[in-house]
Amino acid sequence: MHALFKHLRQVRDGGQRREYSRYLAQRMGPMIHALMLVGALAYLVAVIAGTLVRHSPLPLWLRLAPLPLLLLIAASTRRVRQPGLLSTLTLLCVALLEIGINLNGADDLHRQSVVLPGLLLPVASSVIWLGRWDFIAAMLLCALGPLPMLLSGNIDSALVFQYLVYMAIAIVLSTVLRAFMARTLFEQFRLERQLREQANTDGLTGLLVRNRFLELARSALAELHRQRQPACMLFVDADRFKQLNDQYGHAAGDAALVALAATLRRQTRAGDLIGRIGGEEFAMLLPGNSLEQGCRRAEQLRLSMHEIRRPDGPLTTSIGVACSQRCRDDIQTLLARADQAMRQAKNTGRDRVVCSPDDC
Ligand SMILES: Nc1nc2c(ncn2[C@@H]2O[C@H](COP(=O)(O)OP(=O)(O)OP(=O)(O)O)[C@@H](O)[C@H]2O)c(=O)[nH]1
Repeated sequence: MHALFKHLRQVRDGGQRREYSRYLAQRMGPMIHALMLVGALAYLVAVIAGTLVRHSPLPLWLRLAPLPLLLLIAASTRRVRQPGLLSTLTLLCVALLEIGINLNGADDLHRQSVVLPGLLLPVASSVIWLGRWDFIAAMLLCALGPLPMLLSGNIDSALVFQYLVYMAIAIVLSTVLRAFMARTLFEQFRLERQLREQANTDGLTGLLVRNRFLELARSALAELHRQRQPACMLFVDADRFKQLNDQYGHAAGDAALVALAATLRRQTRAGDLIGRIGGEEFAMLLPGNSLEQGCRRAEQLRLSMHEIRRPDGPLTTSIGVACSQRCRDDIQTLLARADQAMRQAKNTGRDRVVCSPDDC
């Protein structure tokens, strides 16, 4: 397969495909809107020019009939960014232009007028199709659309043959143009996604960075409050970390942080969020957990941290737990309460869990 078409195989996963479709709709929406307006205006000019140079058996109002619909569709695409709806409207626009080509070519006894507008459409619209199937449907519409006019009346078989050859060339050309456009956009989508992931993920541990964690936790907490569900925040801080760095070097400290993050990850359940809040500080949001459940999970977490071996002994952590059930705290307050509980754990000897009471 030619390199230009290879990207089509890379979007396999359904979630990524949907995300890519939404991205395409966002990016291409304004261009689709502009091209539709150009199409509608070009149609108006073609009808007026045709009226000036020859007599048509069809009344002008009938030949202009597709125009209001074309303008309506063009206007409605201005704000539409749902991929499915955008594709449907774009296909509808092409179908209307094909009807228009038939209405305006009906006066040409030799059906010559089909050649130019009929061949222009696939190439002009080649870059606006969001998906492969939209493109195939559009090309079929473009190829078959002018046939009723071509085949009605006196059929000039040489002209039909000529039309088919030119149309095949136009479709191949638009396939290459579309592949180039789709490949360029896919590369950009991939790069933007990669940059976003890098910006949201901590390079050492692979966990969410503070801002991203707080952003996701804030919306999760708001949703939990709406559903009257509890949530707990765990603030986890590695004990005597400076000592580890000072005695055994930063590499030993880094290794301990990576192991700590892996242990946190192993303890997560569906819906939990983990983030690296600071150097050796981590936070975990446990949706749906009461204070009692949150404290039990924090205790399990503290014990499983002992399995991580530092050069000077087991890794220990101080964990503060704060829950939002009665208090309905916002994310900053909940985190601050968990932090305060963690400080209390530090002050009372480290390697322990302190649960903040859920009273406001
Ligand atoms: N190796 C390594 N060390 C880090 C990283 N981020 C922060 N630190 C270190 O973590 C240490 C935190 O020290 P402190 O805040 O004094 O806390 P502590 O020594 O753990 O003492 P307590 O929290 O009171 O138990 C500092 O020495 C930081 O340099 C990192 O990414 N890698």
